[in-house]
Amino acid sequence: MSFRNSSRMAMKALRTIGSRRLATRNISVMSRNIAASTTRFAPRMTAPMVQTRGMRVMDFAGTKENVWERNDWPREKLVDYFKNDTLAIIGYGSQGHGQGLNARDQGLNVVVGVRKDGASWKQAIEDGWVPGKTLFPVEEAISKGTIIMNLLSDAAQTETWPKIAPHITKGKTLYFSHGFSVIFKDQTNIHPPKDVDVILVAPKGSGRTVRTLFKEGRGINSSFAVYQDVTGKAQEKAIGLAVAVGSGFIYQTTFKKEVVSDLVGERGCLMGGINGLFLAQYQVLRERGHSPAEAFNETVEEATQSLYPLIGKYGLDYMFAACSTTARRGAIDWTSRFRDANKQVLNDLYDNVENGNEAKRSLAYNSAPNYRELYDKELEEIRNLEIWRAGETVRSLRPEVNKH
Ligand SMILES: NC(=O)C1=CN([C@@H]2O[C@H](COP(=O)(O)OP(=O)(O)OC[C@H]3O[C@@H](n4cnc5c(N)ncnc54)[C@H](OP(=O)(O)O)[C@@H]3O)[C@@H](O)[C@H]2O)C=CC1
Ligand SMILES: CC(=O)[C@](C)(O)C(=O)O
Ligand SMILES: [Mg+2]
Ligand SMILES: [Mg+2]
Repeated sequence: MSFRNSSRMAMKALRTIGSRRLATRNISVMSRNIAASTTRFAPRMTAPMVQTRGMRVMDFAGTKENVWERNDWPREKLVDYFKNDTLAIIGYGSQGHGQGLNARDQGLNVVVGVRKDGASWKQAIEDGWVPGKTLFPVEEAISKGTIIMNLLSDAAQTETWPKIAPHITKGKTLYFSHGFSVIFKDQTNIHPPKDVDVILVAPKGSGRTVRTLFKEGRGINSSFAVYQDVTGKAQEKAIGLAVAVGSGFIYQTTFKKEVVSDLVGERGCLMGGINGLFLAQYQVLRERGHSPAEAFNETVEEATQSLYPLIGKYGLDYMFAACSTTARRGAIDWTSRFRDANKQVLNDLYDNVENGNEAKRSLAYNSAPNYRELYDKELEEIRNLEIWRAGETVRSLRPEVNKH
């Protein structure tokens, strides 16, 4: 039985059951069935079209794409492939820590480069990097590395490039986790030297998750891209590095496509868009007389704690199947209104990303000497909004928190 069929059958089963309790019980049976059928039929559902060494051509809903997987890079192969390399992680923030620790745990030679005695320097020491051995000021780390992994914030990459560039000498590899610096070079002034491989591995998630998923034996999905290949090995190196930093499956992109999709995604569904939708719904409920507890539960808590995890696990149709017939009818009916309204905003957003406006704004804001204070102030305003203050109370009432 395919997943779709089992899901449809489960929905049908649910429809015939009147009581909420029975329905709930049935959902857990459904979840087990789906899990079982997914496992049992996994090879057919995810059948590779072509199997070449280390690469699979997968059918993504009718479009064929190449993918690479961690399974093809057992640890011995990884260590052997990079045995003559030293990975120099430059910057030890969200991505620097996640990627650096994962590569170190897999047995690769890794050094970290950050400015001495800053917040990152201290954090690196706490994480076991040793000054003078595996932890150095930026330029020294670059001189020790063969693969220079620029994980400074995008604004800091622009600011530090004039000092960094002379150390990126022939034979080294320049690695980014974003297409930003290179694609918006008219603004960043980052012109990679012509005699080095330039590659990108972009984990599609926060650096914190890059680390936690790896520790759980799972993996973040990442994209990779090659901007400049002088050795003929740039692609293979990028894929190996993607595995080294903790990726599970890896898909191919270009620097341009990565940066555009990433900036759209984070401003849209992943962060900005969802923040806007949460706020809009919360405000309407409050303006129309609903209490904060009700407005927050119906907007954020139920989404993050109950419904969205179901989408993550088995897809949207599974989440719909787990909800009432009333909810399903309305949700399907209202989808097109939301889609159409949001498509206009998203097209506007895409234009502003593509024409460099968003990069310009981000560089100007994040290069200001007081950008951390400005950001803290904005975040404080968000934190103080009624919706998030109400959320704090709601979270404090979760039984696992409220143990007295
Ligand atoms: N955050 C994420 O999860 C993701 C990020 N990326 C990309 O990864 C890259 C790294 O981003 P992220 O991990 O968020 O970076 P962070 O903002 O978390 O880290 C910034 C690092 O840069 C250092 N830094 C900042 N300013 C300077 C400066 N002027 N001189 C020297 N060092 C400086 C900081 O050191 P100090 O403590 O000394 O200030 C810190 O180590 C970016 O290209 C980003 O777009 C890609 C996917 C997801
Ligand atoms: C986490 C991630 O991939 C983002 C949202 O694009 C980012 O932090 O830049
Ligand atoms: Mg991003
Ligand atoms: Mg991203």
